[in-house]
Order: sequence, then structure tokens, then C-alpha cells
Amino acid sequence: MSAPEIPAGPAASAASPTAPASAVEVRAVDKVFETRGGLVHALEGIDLTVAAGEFVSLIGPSGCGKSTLMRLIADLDEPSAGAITVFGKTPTQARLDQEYGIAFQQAGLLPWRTVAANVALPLELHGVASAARAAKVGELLDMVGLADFADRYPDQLSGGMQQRVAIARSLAEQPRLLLMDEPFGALDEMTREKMQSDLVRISAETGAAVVFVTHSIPEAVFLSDRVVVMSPRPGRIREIVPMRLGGAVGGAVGSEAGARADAATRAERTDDLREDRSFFDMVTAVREALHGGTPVATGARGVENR
Ligand SMILES: Nc1ncnc2c1ncn2[C@@H]1O[C@H](COP(=O)(O)OP(=O)(O)OP(=O)(O)O)[C@@H](O)[C@H]1O
Repeated sequence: MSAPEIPAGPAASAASPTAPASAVEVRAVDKVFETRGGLVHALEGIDLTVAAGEFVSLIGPSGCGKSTLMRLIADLDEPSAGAITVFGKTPTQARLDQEYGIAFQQAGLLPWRTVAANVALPLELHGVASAARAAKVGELLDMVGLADFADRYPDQLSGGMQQRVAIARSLAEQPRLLLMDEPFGALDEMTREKMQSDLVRISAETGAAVVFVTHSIPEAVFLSDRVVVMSPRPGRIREIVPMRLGGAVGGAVGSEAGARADAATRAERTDDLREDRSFFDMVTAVREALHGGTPVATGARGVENR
């Protein structure tokens, strides 16, 4: 059973011309790779709307096309069919307008630059004056709890700290959208939970929409307004599960008003939630969606239950 998507394409925009564009709209997208072994249908018939301010996770077994979808949104590759818009613009225009920040599994910091200089890089590239840059970098490092590490170099930091620098850098241009592909995949469990709590707070504070790829069901549940469950060969959306946690109604279902309400309840998510009955119920709901709606005892290949 697939959760219904609210149509938000040209028809919806025409009905309400002043309505702000969704953060991401993916319409009937296919992606086929030609390989020596033949055609690989990485994505087929993908339809997804991410509202402004909404937090959406993509989860599914290895090879179901999560990273491919993320790369299409980030303009790192092009769909074979269908269309993608980011705040109503083509992905290329959105990239040129710095509509989104990217944080992927490897922090990707420049080793010869200090923490502050790494975070400042996007601002420098776009000609922000030095005083304004320093103020912004200070604010961002505060936000990710690294104010005391501004003058250190990446190799002097732990993996979790490096990831926080990368997140600060992705926020430098105050993007309305963050694209995060397994940003916490390489971290130990305690650091990972801390980073999840930080990200919940930061996304609520900045109001940025987030598209987040993960292999961890609890991580997806803790962070998200909705969890998009994908299946492989060809990569499809199997189900979209709205998160209802800690008594919140939840489930923005692609609308901006819903996303705002969800962001408010998301901001209140604390570690206690991880032991709440509603959390376990949502973990079970996502696990069952991964397995096609049947109750299961074991995880899908490539998906962690931790
Ligand atoms: N550049 C490419 N050329 C050929 N095939 C590709 C390419 N990129 C991805 N694929 C194939 O597309 C499918 C989807 O890959 P993708 O990396 O998007 O999956 P994923 O869900 O992110 O997997 P994982 O969870 O293992 O990271 C896979 O079968 C993969 O082998």
C-alpha cells in the first residue's frame, strides 16, 4: 500500500499562484544506467514532493536507488525520464542559486584549511565580505558546538566533529534545503545519536527542508516527518510512512503548513523519545513497509535495525 501523494505540480500552482514552491518535486522520474552488463533501472516512476521545511528520509535495501535520487536532486546527474524541480527551479538553476547545501558520508573537508576556513569557504567563493563572513562562521560553529575548535585542522578532530564542520559548512549559505546522504554512517552509535539530536534542533531552528538518506530505521524515525521506503530492481517508492511520535499527529504529507507544524513538534524530540512506545511503533511500521506490509522478525538486506 502506497501513501497518497498530494499533487503539487503545475495544476496545484495554477490553483494558488501565491503558494510557495515545494522544496523538491520529483515527477515520474526514471533513471537507467547503460552498463557493459546491460541496462540498470536504478529508478522507475518516482513521484515525491518534499514541502518547504519538511524532513524526509529515504530508506531501503542496498541498490534501491537512494543515492541516485539524491544525485538527481543535487544536479550531479540527470534523469532518463520525468522532471525534478527544487523550489520551482531546475536542479541546475537551484545549484547556481545555492538553494541547497550538501553533506555526504565523507565530510569532505579541506585538510589544509582550519575548521573556520572550511566553513567560510562557500561564503568566500560567493564574495561575502570578511567581517560578515567571520560573524557568520562564528554563529555556525556555535550552532554545531564547535566554537572552541575554530582554529583546529580537520585531522585534529574526531569523525563526529568533522561531520559537524561539514554540516556547518552546508548551512553557510542559509539554504532552504539540505541534501544529506548517510552523513552519520561512519560514526559510532553514541556520536550518531548526539548528531541526530543536533540535526533535529538545527533543522527546526533554520527551517530548512531536509532530504536524508540512511540505512538505519531508528535514525529515519527519530529525524523525519515522513519516511520514504524504497525497493530495488527497479528502484521504486514502496510506501511513504508519516511519523507520529510522542503523541504528535504528524505527517506533513507534502504541505508547507503541515511541515511547519511538524517542524515545531520535531524541535521537541529528545532522547527520551527513543524509549517511547510511539517510537517503537514507528520503527515497526517502517520495517513492515520495507518488507511489503507483512510483519517480520529480521531486517531487510542493507537496512539496519539500530
Ligand atoms: N554510475 C552508475 N553506473 C551504473 N550503475 C549505477 C551507477 N550508479 C548507480 N548505479 C546502479 O544503480 C542502482 C542504484 O544505486 P544507488 O547507489 O542509487 O543505490 P543505493 O540505494 O543508494 O544503494 P546503497 O544503499 O548501497 O548506497 C544500483 O544497481 C547501482 O549499481
